[in-house]
Parts: sequence; structure tokens; C-alpha cells
Amino acid sequence: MTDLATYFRSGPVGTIVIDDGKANVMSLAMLNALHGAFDQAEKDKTVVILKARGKHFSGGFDLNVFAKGSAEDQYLMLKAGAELALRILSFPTPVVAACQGNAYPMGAFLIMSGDHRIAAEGDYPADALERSAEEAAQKLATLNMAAHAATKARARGAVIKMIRDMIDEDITPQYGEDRIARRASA
Ligand SMILES: C/C=C/C(=O)SCCNC(=O)CCNC(=O)[C@H](O)C(C)(C)COP(=O)(O)OP(=O)(O)OC[C@H]1O[C@@H](n2cnc3c(N)ncnc32)[C@H](O)[C@@H]1OP(=O)(O)O
Repeated sequence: MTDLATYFRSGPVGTIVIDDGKANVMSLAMLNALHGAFDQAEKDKTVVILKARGKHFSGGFDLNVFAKGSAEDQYLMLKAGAELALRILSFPTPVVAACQGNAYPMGAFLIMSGDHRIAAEGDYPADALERSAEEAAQKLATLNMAAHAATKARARGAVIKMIRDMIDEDITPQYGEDRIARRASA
């Protein structure tokens, strides 16, 4: 896990903070750091709060990779992003997303994949957003986690399968090759 995404635990709640010091771009390094943070939360069996530092929740996928990256770079970034959304959708414990600013597509997908979302914009005080997220996480921590995981798997089964199939069939190395070919002919 790197500093791009940090994880800390307080009792039954694990908090993951996204922070690249700028617009919190979903680069491969960031996505890998987030996967690492979720690995730790899964080991700890914590209810997760996913939040970000700075004025933007996330600027989405790294546009530099789309503009200048290799086929392999594009493929790996897309795959890591889709795998992370899928992981949050099927995470065994509840995930609370606290969004303090703009969330561009890949960032928005992470927020939408959670179980409970809190958003704030403008002058809404950051500590109030954090308090709401903490309160929600503490309440969710009282759930029977096995029942929660089973209910979630049942309720989201179709969409989880759809995303799994999309990753396995469409987000392949060929995806990157096709994008590079399109870029060359544009
Ligand atoms: C299926 C999923 C698809 C996707 O996720 S595609 C990604 C789509 N995302 C976007 O179109 C967002 C593009 N970015 C922006 O519109 C703006 O930026 C923001 C609103 C996010 C932030 O604006 P501001 O507060 O004025 O800051 P700033 O100076 O524009 O950005 C700070 C630094 O962050 C870099 N950055 C922002 N977003 C991205 C990105 N998505 N990929 C790569 N870099 C990004 C900038 O370039 C800059 O960098 P430097 O300080 O070095 O000049």
C-alpha cells in the first residue's frame, strides 16, 4: 500500500483516504493502492469509509494514460478500475462513500458501488461530512455481517455477473491494442 491511499482502523470502522495531492486521479498506482487498502479492510473485517482529501473526490481515470500510454498501460488501468468497482459492489462488509467534491467517471463508479453514499458540496463543512460518514459506519457495524454479505450478493448478483463478464470478455489486452489503433488513425 502506498501513500496514495491510506487505511486506518478505529474499532469496527476502517477508513480509506484517497490523496494524490492534486485531483486524486485513478492511475494504475492509485487503483493498486486502493486495492491494497481494501485488502487490509477485508482482513480486519471492518466497515469501510471511503473518502478523499482535497477539493475533488477524484478526477477519474488518468487521462495521460489514454492520451500517451501504451496499450498495456491502458488495459491494466481499465482492468484495475473495473475490478475495484466490482470488489466494492461485492465487498463482504458495508462500504460508506463520503464525497466532498467533484467525482469524474471512475471516481463516481467507486462511490456508486458502495452501500451508503454521503455527498457534500460548496461550503458544507468537511467535519460534518466526516461525522455523518462515521455515524453511518458505526450503525452499519451493528449488522450481522454474514447476512449482509449474503443479501448483497443476492440483490446485486445480476450486476456483479454482468461486470465480471465485461471484465473477462472485453477488458482484455486487445482492449488496449484497439485503443492505440484508434488513436493512431485519429
Ligand atoms: C469510464 C471512466 C472514464 C474516466 O474516468 S475518464 C476521466 C475523465 N475525467 C475528466 O475529464 C476530468 C478532467 N479534469 C478536470 O476537469 C479538472 O482537472 C478537475 C475538475 C478534476 C480539477 O480542476 P482544477 O481544480 O481546476 O485543477 P486542475 O489544475 O485542472 O487539476 C489539477 C491537476 O490534476 C491533473 N488532472 C486532473 N484530472 C486529471 C485526470 N483525469 N487525468 C490526469 N490528470 C488530471 C491536472 O492536469 C492538473 O495537473 P498539473 O497540476 O500537473 O497541471
